[in-house]
Amino acid sequence: MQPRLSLDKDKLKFLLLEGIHPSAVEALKQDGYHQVETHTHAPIGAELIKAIGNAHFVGLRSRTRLTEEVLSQAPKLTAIGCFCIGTNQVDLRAAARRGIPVFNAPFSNTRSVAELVLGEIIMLLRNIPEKNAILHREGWVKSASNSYEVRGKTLGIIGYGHIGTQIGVLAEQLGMAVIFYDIENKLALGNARPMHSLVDLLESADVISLHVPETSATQNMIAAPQIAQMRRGSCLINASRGTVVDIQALVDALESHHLQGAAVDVFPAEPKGNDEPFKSPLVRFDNVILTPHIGGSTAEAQANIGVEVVTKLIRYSNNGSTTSAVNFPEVSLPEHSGKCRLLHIHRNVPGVLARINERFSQAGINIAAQYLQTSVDVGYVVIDVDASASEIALDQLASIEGTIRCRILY
Ligand SMILES: NC(=O)C1=CN([C@@H]2O[C@H](COP(=O)(O)OP(=O)(O)OC[C@H]3O[C@@H](n4cnc5c(N)ncnc54)[C@H](O)[C@@H]3O)[C@@H](O)[C@H]2O)C=CC1
Ligand SMILES: O=C(O)CCC(=O)C(=O)O
Repeated sequence: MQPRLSLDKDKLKFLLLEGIHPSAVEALKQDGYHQVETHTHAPIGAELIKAIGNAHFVGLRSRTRLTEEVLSQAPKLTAIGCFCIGTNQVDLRAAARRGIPVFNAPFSNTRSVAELVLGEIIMLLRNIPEKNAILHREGWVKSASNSYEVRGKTLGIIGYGHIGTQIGVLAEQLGMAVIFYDIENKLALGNARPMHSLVDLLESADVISLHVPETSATQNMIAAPQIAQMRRGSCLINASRGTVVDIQALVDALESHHLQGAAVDVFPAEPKGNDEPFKSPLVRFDNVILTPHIGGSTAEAQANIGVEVVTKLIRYSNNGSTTSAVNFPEVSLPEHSGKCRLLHIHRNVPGVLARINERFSQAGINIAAQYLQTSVDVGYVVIDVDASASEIALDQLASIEGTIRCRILY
């Protein structure tokens, strides 16, 4: 019999949701994983529970909510792949406590978002959305009013991470002055200038673009008081998360013409698939660019994300590596040819490693290699042993107090 490198691949089910790019399925098949179920939409409720109930790996984008309740009904779930940047749709801590690492694609769609925002800055400052809408209704208003060059204007970026910095660099190429606000101390690229407070940024920019993650601190971070601090006639762009902007406050500011326009790609409530209607009080404003959460939806980004995230899931499945997991101790492991690899995930309490080593020593199991990493809630130990000792070793591991789960790679 050939030595097996991983659990029987034919028994492992991958569930890929929300129209993940076919490059993901292709990469899985090339590695010998053929049990792949795909859906184009984001299932909810009973449909989600049914689909995830017998899945070993699940892939999703920004819409599917993996709450503690959903995770509790996914007993076989081994790892989660977010085929996007944001991971707010998954209860990361609940996943970690169940021994489930979560992976994402931290920068495969960064450039796509940055390019969209750059285009929107030009469109908004030229008042193109409104002009475009008038022509679609067979009107004709040839006028330079409310139409400005971007050169010399100030772009304010809130959240100066991967996307924010890319946009800053690109905007400077157009002659814009760039200022930014971030809760972390960040290296300013080009001539960008950090602002000491959000208020400083709000008061100083002609266009403000949001690039923060969804957290409790960013919930409604742009509401009526913040919009009031923005310059009259300025524009707001949100391609981060729908919860970051208070939509009613934005509506009020557009109605009062305090803002010249806005571009919104993300919404507090989004349709779960392309066959569901989109409802928002913003639809009646000609001066608002509305896009269906496609900041990262380019052919290039999606194809790259498909391969990137699946590669992380495959590596975890085949070899136990958790490099770049967002909720889990990170371990980058060498191959284990000639040995049998055991993965032990436990509650991060004192003494687990000592107990493992004691048990192995008493059972006469020789440890060929051992790796340990911990995070707040979870400890992750990887142990390579001779194949002949693997079943005994697995039994020993499984009975250790604090064990969340253990797995064997052949
Ligand atoms: N519309 C779309 O299709 C896409 C949306 N996104 C969203 O964009 C967000 C940002 O993406 P990246 O730039 O890659 O993330 P990142 O993690 O590289 O940057 C986020 C930045 O925001 C800062 N930040 C966090 N909380 C803050 C706060 N309260 N105030 C000010 N700054 C704060 C962080 O320190 C960090 O520098 C993602 O979390 C995701 O939600 C990402 C990709 C596509
Ligand atoms: O492409 C998607 O489905 C979501 C993109 C996004 O919001 C992200 O990458 O965080």
